[in-house]
Amino acid sequence: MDAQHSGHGDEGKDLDYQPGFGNEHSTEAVPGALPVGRNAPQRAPFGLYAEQLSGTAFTEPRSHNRRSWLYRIRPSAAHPPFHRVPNGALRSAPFQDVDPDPNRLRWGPLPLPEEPTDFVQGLITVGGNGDVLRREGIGIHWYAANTSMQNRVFSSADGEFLIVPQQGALLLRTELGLLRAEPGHVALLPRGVRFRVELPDATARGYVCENYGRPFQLPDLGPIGANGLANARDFLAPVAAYEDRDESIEVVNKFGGNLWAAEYDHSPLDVVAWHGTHVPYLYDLHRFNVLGSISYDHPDPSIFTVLTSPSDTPGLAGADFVVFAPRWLVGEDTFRPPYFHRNVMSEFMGLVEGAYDAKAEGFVPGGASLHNMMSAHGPDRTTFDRASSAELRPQKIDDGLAFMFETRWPVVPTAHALTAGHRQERYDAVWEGLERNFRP
Ligand SMILES: O=C(O)Cc1cc(O)ccc1O
Ligand SMILES: [Fe+2]
Repeated sequence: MDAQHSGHGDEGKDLDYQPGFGNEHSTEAVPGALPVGRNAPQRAPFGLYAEQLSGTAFTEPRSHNRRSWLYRIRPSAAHPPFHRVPNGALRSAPFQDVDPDPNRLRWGPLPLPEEPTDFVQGLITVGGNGDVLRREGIGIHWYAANTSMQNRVFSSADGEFLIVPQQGALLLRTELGLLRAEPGHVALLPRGVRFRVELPDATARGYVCENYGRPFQLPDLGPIGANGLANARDFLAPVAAYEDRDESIEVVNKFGGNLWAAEYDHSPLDVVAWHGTHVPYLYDLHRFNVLGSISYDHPDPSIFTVLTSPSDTPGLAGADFVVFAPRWLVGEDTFRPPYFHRNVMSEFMGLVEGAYDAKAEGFVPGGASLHNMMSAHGPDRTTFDRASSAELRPQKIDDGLAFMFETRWPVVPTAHALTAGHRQERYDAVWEGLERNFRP
């Protein structure tokens, strides 16, 4: 695979980035390729084509508006028809395979493929909610891959891809440049942006939240103040990098819940310069500024929100991305792990590494759990017993990185997820044997 024209190594270990979530970024791989003072000069520099990519309606408020101007070797419009190709195990909302399921579900790690499988072929949908054609809701996917995408590029018109690598790095060659996402990072690929996933390591596994709704943004901080949680400057956008390749490339487009493909005679990753706000980001979850209680009680996990996709109802997210990162617990006279609860929001959780403080065993790296709307859950029996009698010294939780996709509507699983061999059939047992301790 040719390196893109950007002057860095092929595995992307020392890539250049531009910092700042929501910035009006601008970048050119060839000096002078970005028009100055206007978006669409009569002739763009060097014979490039100017093209706007809009991720929000033209008229959305300036604070939410997302669009980028791309200066490319060929306009995206120059392509042959798309035709349907098999969806593999990729599914989209509305999810109607099976009845919505109130049971608590948990899975061990997704097995790695034995046959050659690239990122797109390796996508397996767990479930989701909403309606892809109304741009509401989410699809939750796992991926497991062992080969780079070859002469193949992907994009989703249905939603943005929030990718959470769990094993193996991903080199993401996007229209707007390169990102290298390692386990512990997340990558956010906006709706419609084309990308190719290459694997610097032998295998890659992780999770995807495909957000059909309003683009993820940083949460407001309210009384927290002007700083904290995920800081805007820690989000990294790529610098322009382009491929100048006149050869057959399959462009796969997820549209309306199905995969469509067209054979291009050139690489569509041919953007030489761009500016704008509809851009991919890389974020290192270890940079998250974890806040918590320094007096008593376990705060709700909304204080761990990295990114939120708002709905039309203030305070109600279509989807939140929440991280449980290393932190100190100091609460006095407090049951410190996550409490028992039932929640109107639905909670899908995954584990990048280590352990999670609500579960003594069974919730393992690469695995997942789904606690749907109003399903009772919380610490398992071992955790409850341990934390109820633990000595409450300051304690560092530093052996894990867990995350949650929390969403406003129940997550309806796919038949594939329910019948998967790595589903743990006896998950309910972790709450068995919680003693009756009532002694009035
Ligand atoms: O269920 C979970 O483990 C996620 C979670 C964590 C927490 O600290 C409080 C509530 C909650 O849903
Ligand atoms: Fe929960």
